[in-house]
Amino acid sequence: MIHFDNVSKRYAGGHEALNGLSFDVEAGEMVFVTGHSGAGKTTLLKLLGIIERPSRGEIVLNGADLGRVRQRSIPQVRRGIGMVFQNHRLLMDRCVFDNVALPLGIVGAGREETAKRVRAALDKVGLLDRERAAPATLSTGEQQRVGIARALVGKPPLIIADEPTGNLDPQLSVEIMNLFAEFQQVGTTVLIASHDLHLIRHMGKRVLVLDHGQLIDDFRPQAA
Ligand SMILES: Nc1ncnc2c1ncn2[C@@H]1O[C@H](COP(=O)(O)OP(=O)(O)OP(=O)(O)O)[C@@H](O)[C@H]1O
Repeated sequence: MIHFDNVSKRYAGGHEALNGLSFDVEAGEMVFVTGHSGAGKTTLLKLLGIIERPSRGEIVLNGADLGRVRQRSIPQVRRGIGMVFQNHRLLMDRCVFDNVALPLGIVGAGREETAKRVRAALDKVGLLDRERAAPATLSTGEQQRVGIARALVGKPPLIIADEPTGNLDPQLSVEIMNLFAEFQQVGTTVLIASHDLHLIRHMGKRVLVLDHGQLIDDFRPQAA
């Protein structure tokens, strides 16, 4: 599903954020990416979403060589990826339903189909009864779950999440991670950047450890 071959990323200004990164992720795996602040976790996810381009090396996603994807084909690649960010970037002047429906509007889904899929996504994150609420009236955790519903509404084969539990209390963090694990159980590939080692250990999934842009470990802890 994901193939990184000797990938490096040097930002303008000369900083090498990733250095010679090679790894593979199989379809249906759930993998954590961890490491110190500035280790390159976000950069790795941005390369997958073609938000940034690699300086060297090859990235293949679902058979597509991301280095060769033309600018105009980027939206098509992104449709296959559900992206979750820590600052969930919800539209505050639109209700929960509209926020989750956003990606479907882009692909031109009909009204009935949209309503069905939005409600299914909200149901998964336990927010079906809040569809008409304004995001500002929701708690941080609920807003985070709206962001997750929006990422999965298009049923993408891959979900990438950058610190999805940052700013959440430990119990809510576990709930959010369990939600991602449920997506994996139905076949979705999940890649999560997190520095919460305690939570990562608890989940018992594969872990990639970055240190100054290099992959220094790739292991699977025993679930706690
Ligand atoms: N747009 C950019 N231009 C220049 N340097 C950047 C840019 N984005 C990130 N960097 C640098 O690249 C390095 C890796 O950053 P990245 O955000 O990938 O790390 P991270 O592991 O996600 O860190 P954190 O846990 O703090 O979010 C950092 O040193 C950062 O300062």
